[in-house]
Amino acid sequence: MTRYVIAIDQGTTSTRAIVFDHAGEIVSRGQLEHRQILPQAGWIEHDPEEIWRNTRRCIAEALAQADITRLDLAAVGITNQRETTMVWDRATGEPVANAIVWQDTRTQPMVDALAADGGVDRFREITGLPLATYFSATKIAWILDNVPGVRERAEAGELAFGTPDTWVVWRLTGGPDGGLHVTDVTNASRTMLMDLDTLDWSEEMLEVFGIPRAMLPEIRSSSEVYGVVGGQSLLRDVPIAGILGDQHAAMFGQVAFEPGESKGTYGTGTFLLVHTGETRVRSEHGLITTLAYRIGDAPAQYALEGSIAVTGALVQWLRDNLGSIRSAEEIEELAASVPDNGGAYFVPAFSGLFAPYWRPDARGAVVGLTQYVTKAHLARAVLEATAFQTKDVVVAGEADAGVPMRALNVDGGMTSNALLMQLLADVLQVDVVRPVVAETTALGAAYAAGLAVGYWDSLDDLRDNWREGRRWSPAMDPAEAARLHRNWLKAVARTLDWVDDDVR
Ligand SMILES: Nc1ncnc2c1ncn2[C@@H]1O[C@H](COP(=O)(O)OP(=O)(O)O)[C@@H](O)[C@H]1O
Ligand SMILES: O=P(O)(O)OC[C@H](O)CO
Repeated sequence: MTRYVIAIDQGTTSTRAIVFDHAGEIVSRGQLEHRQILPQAGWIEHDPEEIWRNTRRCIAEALAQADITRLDLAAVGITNQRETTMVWDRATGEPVANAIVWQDTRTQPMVDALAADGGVDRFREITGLPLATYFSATKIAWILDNVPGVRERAEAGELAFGTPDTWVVWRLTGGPDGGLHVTDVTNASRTMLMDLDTLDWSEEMLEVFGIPRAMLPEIRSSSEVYGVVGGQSLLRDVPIAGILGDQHAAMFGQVAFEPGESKGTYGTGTFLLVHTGETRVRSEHGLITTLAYRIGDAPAQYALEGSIAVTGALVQWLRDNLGSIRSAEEIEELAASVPDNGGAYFVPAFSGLFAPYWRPDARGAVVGLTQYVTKAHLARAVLEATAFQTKDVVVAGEADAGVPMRALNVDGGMTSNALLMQLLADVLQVDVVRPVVAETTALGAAYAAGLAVGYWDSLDDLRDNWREGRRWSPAMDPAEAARLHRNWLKAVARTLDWVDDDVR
């Protein structure tokens, strides 16, 4: 009797393997951080081999903790940091370069050159995305242009491209010995190479970026049996049956299956998604059109997304670069030691600003400093930055939808910070609701995999598993919330137009 489903969540800061039971509850987990490689300002890399090693160790840890084997598992689901770009040799399995991470801005000159000829929205109709360094296309092109000999090998079909889902699945299914080279529609929708209507690679986009089709994976649905784990893996013969980009997986785990349902995931960055059903809605206010999920042959479901690059990463920065706190958790106590931000606002435009601004020329700024401001005020400003950035995206989404948001379902590492959740409810002036299982990303991947093998019967089955854990209601006077947000917008304005020919 197979009693569980395992999900692998390959995230920006860490990799997790989590075993879930039929009620959607966590049975056991393994988790390991990997190195953030920062060769120069604006460059962020990961080592694909380290990620694969960590994946195997997390699987071993999760199985050992639960005292189970592969025979207890009905399926494995994969979810991942999106857009992060890896290219490897199909014959040897060796990466030709480190992974270029989604936050990396080295391809800005390429983006500028393309935008000069038609603007940043010139490919929105096909891909749903603005031209930005964020997506995979320019990262692949950079590797093809800058790593010696790689373009010829890619054209000859010797190299494979993948986001981390593709890399992990290829490795799990045998790597050089017949590994499956696949991705799902949600991950493919973040490459800037997929046509949102046909759900296939767009010839036009491949030509624009000069990318050989031979290196691309096959695009499949988010929930189907792709194959089984091979080789010597501890998961040998377990079907791989779900793949979703992490933000789409979080939406699936929050059981946001109906148009209008939404979620916000608070990790390294923050990503709000609202389900738009079978309709692909074009945002007029800076949101991205993306896939929500596709289950087998059923019609694809779409979503609008507000992507914020830096939220939890700013807490890490305070810890690692300034040393103001020793752990991410410590920020709560420090920020709670003062009643307000003391007039300071922190705009973490470390890699420009993503939604709804899409301003690569912005750089981070702390404004409103006086002699009165302490590190506690700054800690509070760091947390408030997450709330204000969310507000900006919510304002854009409300303008697109024409209706106000009623509540926000949240998940992710930052949601363990109760002060932040209260600030969020105050700034947004709506209830903020966290489910019992806050590991919604892994849960969503487990759900997609379990559905495909009949471990769960239907979406209704999954809905029944969702349980409210904690709710925060607005406690701040709406006029005060509006005043703080107005000041935030002034702070944002001061970060723009920073990068120019003198400042890179
Ligand atoms: N108590 C906390 N308060 C504020 N931020 C936190 C807290 N705990 C974790 N974080 C932040 O959350 C992020 C980790 O969340 P997680 O969901 O694991 O991220 P990811 O999936 O992006 O790797 C880190 O950036 C960390 O700084
Ligand atoms: O790994 P996370 O949770 O930071 O998510 C990263 C996003 O998928 C980037 O688009």
